Amino acid sequence: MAADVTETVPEAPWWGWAPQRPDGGVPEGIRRVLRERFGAELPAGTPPVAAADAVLPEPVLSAAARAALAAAVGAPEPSVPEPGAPEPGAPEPSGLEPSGLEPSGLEPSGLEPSGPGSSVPESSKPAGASAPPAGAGNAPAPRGSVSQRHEDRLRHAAGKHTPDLIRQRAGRPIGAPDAVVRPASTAAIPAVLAACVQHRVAVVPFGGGTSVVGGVAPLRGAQHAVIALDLTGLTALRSLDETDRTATFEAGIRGPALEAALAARGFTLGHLPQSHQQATLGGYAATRSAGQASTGYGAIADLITGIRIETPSGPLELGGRGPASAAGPDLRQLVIGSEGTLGVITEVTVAIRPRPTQKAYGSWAFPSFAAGAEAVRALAQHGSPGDLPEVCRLSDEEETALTLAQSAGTGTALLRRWLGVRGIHTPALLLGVWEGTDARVRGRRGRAAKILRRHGGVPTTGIPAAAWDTGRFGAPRLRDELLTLGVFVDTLETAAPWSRLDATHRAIAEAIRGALLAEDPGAAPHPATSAPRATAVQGHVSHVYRDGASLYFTFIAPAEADPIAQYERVKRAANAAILAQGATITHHHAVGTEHAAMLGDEIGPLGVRVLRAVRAEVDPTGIMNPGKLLGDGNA
Ligand SMILES: Cc1cc2nc3c(=O)[nH]c(=O)nc-3n(C[C@H](O)[C@H](O)[C@H](O)COP(=O)(O)OP(=O)(O)OC[C@H]3O[C@@H](n4cnc5c(N)ncnc54)[C@H](O)[C@@H]3O)c2cc1C
Repeated sequence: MAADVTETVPEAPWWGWAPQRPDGGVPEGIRRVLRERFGAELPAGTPPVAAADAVLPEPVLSAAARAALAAAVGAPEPSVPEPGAPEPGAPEPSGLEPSGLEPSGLEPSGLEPSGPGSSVPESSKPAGASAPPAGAGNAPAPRGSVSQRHEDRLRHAAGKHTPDLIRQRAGRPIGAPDAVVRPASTAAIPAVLAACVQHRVAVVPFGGGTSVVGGVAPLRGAQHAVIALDLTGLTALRSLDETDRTATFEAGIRGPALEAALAARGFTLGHLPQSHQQATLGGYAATRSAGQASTGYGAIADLITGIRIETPSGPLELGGRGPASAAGPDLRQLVIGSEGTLGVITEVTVAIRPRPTQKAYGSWAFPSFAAGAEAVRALAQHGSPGDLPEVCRLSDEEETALTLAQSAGTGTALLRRWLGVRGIHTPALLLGVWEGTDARVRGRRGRAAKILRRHGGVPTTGIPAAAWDTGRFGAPRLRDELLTLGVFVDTLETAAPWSRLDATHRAIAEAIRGALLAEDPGAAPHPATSAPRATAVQGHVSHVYRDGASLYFTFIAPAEADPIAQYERVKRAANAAILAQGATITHHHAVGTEHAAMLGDEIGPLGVRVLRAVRAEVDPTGIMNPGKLLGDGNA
């Protein structure tokens, strides 16, 4: 059965994606593959430390700033216990020194903690390091609050990138916001920003916190303090117009609640990133996100018809006057992808479609990734409208091998034999999901099948695509469990034109593999795939365009003693390959701190200056999400 896109899930734990399962949660098929690859039983893992043992820097927020923020959100002041916070009447901090969040420790290139409270062992906790106050409890603070509770700050200390999780699980995040502010309504946001300008407090807009590029890192830049502005209380469906097929939501609504609100009226947005169960609409917009079905529905930039952003200089309300406009450049596109650096997105209007009631699945095997990519290109360029499936996913040889290896069933054995007879020994598998409201979806699949077969595709039934649809949101939880087992796993992504897609795919996979093996250069190749045994570097295409496609890589290896260094080694090598190939630094994960140093390579020095000039206009004092996108904090 297909995954239910309206299914709500528990809020992510501060150290991962989902609460741990008592059984460990790693299916036997995956354990077997890991054993085969890494040649040994997996070691017993390290579970996350208790929240109380996580060491955070002392919060720094003047009493005056706290009072102004409390007034802005209508909270009694102080709204929750505030361990270690400055006493009311304490002088305004005069510089950067008092905070535990020294910018030097928070640079993208050197993310190791450097401030007080950064070390793990209990014995080395600094005097006065914040700990949960007795009786404070773990329930999130209510809307309309300013919280300095230990667990609240811990929950807002990082996103969900593997290095974030490794640090969080060890109880040593790179920093923490000085307070978590939860507005009760969008109307409170201008006052929050005004208070932050007045008291020189940096603002990190915080949606689902699923950033994998450091987008919610609690950086202060040149401000005195930093708050996480938690927007997940702002969830209203403001309007739905069935004639125009648009809906306006507050920006903090998460994916499942948004789909449930639309489903109640017979519609869908169809924007389903793998992070859908935790991420918010505002986060999608701020990161220029793309969903798993973006080939059919379009990415979020294609789906947004109107957007409202509160900037420190005032509101901008963009779009919505007509289906298109020639009134100058489209400023919506400046806000989409602005990553919180221009202001807080408060409302988003999106194009909606009738909820699909019919699905058709199909899978085809190709002799190689390159052959499969050629077939998908033909479908995109020569097919009729609708031939391309909503979900179009082409796995490379390695990803296909690892997927098939997880199933020891007779079905898989038969499939291998069926493909072997047809000369396909290292298959690359293409999965397609066609969605719609009537039987035409099967006609679309039929037309696509003809094109794919003409390009060498061997049909392998709809079962693999249907199985993917069932488990499509499972991987983030699995990552938690693998980290606990001592397995390092992370992902990265890019996009390239068709003419360079295969070469880019090979160059990046080789770069990742080489970096992973740098500590183990003698590792023997895997007999089935010729990939080195001690790693798994798998890739796929999941977003298809007329002129090219995305490339997404997952890399897996036994965790080294210093997994952050392991990650940085791989990321450096992959980035160099991406730049050498002339591919984009990010297709949908965004820039954050992680890719900020590469932005100039992509848009040029003048492009960077243009973005800075825009930011200087809407945020002259530099409070909005310092260090992200442009990477320079406050220039
Ligand atoms: C397991 C996993 C799978 C993922 N899969 C995908 C995928 O398939 N496709 C994809 O595109 N991405 C994916 N991502 C990345 C991430 O989920 C997206 O970037 C998502 O859009 C972030 O939404 P969020 O609400 O969690 O934003 P957050 O992580 O809270 O914030 C992301 C950035 O946006 C800013 N921001 C958030 N809300 C606002 C707002 N209202 N106004 C202004 N700025 C704001 C933040 O300051 C930050 O810079 C994945 C992440 C994980 C961990």
